[in-house]
Amino acid sequence: MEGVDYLADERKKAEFDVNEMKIVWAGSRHNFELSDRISKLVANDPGFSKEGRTMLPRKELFKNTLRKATYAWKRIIELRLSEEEAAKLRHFVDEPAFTDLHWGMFIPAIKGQGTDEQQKKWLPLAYKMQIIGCYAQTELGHGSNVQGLETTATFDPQTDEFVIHSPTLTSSKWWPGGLGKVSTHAVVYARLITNGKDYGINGFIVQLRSLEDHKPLPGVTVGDIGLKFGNGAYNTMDNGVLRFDHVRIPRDQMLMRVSQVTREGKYVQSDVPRQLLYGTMVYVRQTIVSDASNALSRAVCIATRYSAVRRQFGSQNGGQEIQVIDYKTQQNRLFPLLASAYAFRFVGEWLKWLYTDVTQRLQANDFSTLPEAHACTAGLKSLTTTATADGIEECRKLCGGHGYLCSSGLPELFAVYVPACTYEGDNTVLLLQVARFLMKTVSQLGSGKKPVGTIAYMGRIEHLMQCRSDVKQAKDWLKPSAVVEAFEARAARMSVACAQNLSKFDNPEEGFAELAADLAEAAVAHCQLIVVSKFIEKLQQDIPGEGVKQQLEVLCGIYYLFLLHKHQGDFLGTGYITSKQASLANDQLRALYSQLRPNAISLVDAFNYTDHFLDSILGRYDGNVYPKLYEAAWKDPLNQSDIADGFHEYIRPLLKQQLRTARL
Ligand SMILES: CCC/C=C/C(=O)SCCNC(=O)CCNC(=O)[C@H](O)C(C)(C)COP(=O)([O-])OP(=O)([O-])OC[C@H]1O[C@@H](n2cnc3c(N)ncnc32)[C@H](O)[C@@H]1OP(=O)([O-])[O-]
Ligand SMILES: Cc1cc2nc3c(=O)[nH]c(=O)nc-3n(C[C@H](O)[C@H](O)[C@H](O)COP(=O)(O)OP(=O)(O)OC[C@H]3O[C@@H](n4cnc5c(N)ncnc54)[C@H](O)[C@@H]3O)c2cc1C
Repeated sequence: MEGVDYLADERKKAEFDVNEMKIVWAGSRHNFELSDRISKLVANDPGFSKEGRTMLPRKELFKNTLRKATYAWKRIIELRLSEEEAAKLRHFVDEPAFTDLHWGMFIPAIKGQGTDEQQKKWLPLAYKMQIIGCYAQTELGHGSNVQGLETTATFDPQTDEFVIHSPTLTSSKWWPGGLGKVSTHAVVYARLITNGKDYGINGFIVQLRSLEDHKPLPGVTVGDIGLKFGNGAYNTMDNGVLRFDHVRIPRDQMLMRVSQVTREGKYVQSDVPRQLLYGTMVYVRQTIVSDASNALSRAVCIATRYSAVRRQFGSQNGGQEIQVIDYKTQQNRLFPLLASAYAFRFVGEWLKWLYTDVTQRLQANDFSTLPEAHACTAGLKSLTTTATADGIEECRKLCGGHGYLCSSGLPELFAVYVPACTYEGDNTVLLLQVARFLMKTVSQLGSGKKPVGTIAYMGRIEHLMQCRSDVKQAKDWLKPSAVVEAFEARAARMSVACAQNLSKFDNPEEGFAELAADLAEAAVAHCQLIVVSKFIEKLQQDIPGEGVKQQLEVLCGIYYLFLLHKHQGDFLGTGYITSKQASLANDQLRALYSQLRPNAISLVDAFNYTDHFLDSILGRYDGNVYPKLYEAAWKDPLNQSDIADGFHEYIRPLLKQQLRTARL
């Protein structure tokens, strides 16, 4: 029945002010109002319909994405949307497109690595989309190892140009989004060679296609790399392949903020660190952490609503069966994911602050916080994307069989999301970067250099190496100080153990390679400590709204106690807690599940997702799942006729043959 809210009883159970929680989730009243307005604008515009998207063949799918992206741009201009509003609109259109890379990487690369003059020349064109750009770094042969890239940019002093060339098959650019079929320009990363010397990787702005007829320019070979994982999903994106055959660009198209080449061909390194060449990746990794909370909250919203609608077993005296959300096993799988969505939201907010802070410092030539910013963005990108990808798949399983239908929204969400574990840095490679930072910090302890920021706890290493948990009863695990110390002691002890093992090797690099798995685990422990600490810090702020803070405390408790339970081996093995204390943590976790249960639906309502954005029958706001699933099945192209195409060629002869055999 239309208009009935099947989840109304669940909503009545809420013990907190959902509207106030919506503001906490959005980050501010301004953000809430912005998201609310733009998401409804997109949902109510038929031009942004998602109908039938997963059924389209690649060519049509891609053309449809081009149509939507162009229509979005038209609406942005017509409605005179600000940059912030336009970004929200693209977010709620919810379809990976070339525009993601144009706005998300091409423009930030020019902003971060171009001189003022270069920015003045290129940014206005890019802002008006008079040129469309992508970020061409990865090659067929190398992605993680950026220093191993092979494309060359050789300076020709006679003509004052760089010659961009792909010397081998493996030097072909491979993967850049927006490159395959759309981009007119790219920021290309290539080895800078001048006066016969190789100065390593630098960025260059290279035009790829004609602005008139869109044909590849002479010397440029470019195309799409082919179909990717899942139906629809990331196939709306034209990830591309690109080869250069001695393509010439003017010298001033080398991005020259970090280093320059003079008219005479002299290489000049400015006083900014070379690592700023990697700045665009740091920026994007930071945005990926916030995106993780978007994707996970979406999956959790679907799984939570459906778990309240779905009933199995336990009917007594003809009464209703049990809602699957009431099974403790369902809660133990679902509620930590709900808590993680909130945890990633808050750590994402904090990381955005950290990134803004480091950017301001860099402008003032203060590079001191860059290593920490790199470690935090790399580590948290790795941690949150791994947990989110696994979490979306868990949500699919939490929805039983129906979760496997595309109409649940979960298969497509998963297929679009999983490459986040790989792009912007493979998650293991990034954890090893964090481990390097940790080992460096441990090796400097006692040198007089005081660890600060997220690594400040290492300054209390003597205490953290010998302290023991003083938890005596389950509710002691609700004390923030008890929890933070537990996570600090575990992280510090794992790092120190790695450092001690490393010191047994004559060659530190050999040691690092041999101990890489332990080092990655130490990095995870450090990153989990950051997420837990930032959640606890959030709770120390003034949070208005009846019951809102209490719900967040429950979520925070579930987040850290679930981690403590999952990684019990670390906490016990490093000797900080006893098995009795581990068991008390588990008792407290179960108690928190019971406290969360009546609020579960309202906690996912606080995400404020429209049905258009969720695009899931199982996650519908009104919970009207079964009639809509039934209705959707009949829309499948296979159901356009009672008799299947192919019946006469294949099924009928088979049946006839069986009839003949039966008669024999
Ligand atoms: C929407 C989807 C779009 C997707 C787009 C993409 O995927 S685009 C493609 C995305 N592609 C990828 O993400 C590729 C992933 N690969 C990489 O980012 C790099 O190759 C690497 C970091 C793994 C190694 O780097 P390396 O070979 O240069 O060697 P090294 O380890 O020896 O480090 C040397 C020093 O630099 C430091 N440092 C390093 N990075 C940063 C940084 N960002 N900032 C600041 N600092 C940084 C590091 O800590 C060390 O400091 P120390 O100890 O000397 O004080
Ligand atoms: C959907 C998608 C979009 C992308 N968009 C872009 C884009 O717009 N622009 C762009 O330039 N690139 C893009 N990329 C490329 C992406 O950044 C790389 O694929 C990524 O950095 C991983 O590098 P790789 O493919 O070389 O993996 P590899 O490094 O080859 O990884 C293979 C395996 O080796 C392991 N491994 C590698 N090195 C080490 C090590 N040192 N220690 C331990 N284990 C190691 C990894 O953990 C992994 O398990 C995109 C990729 C995808 C999937």
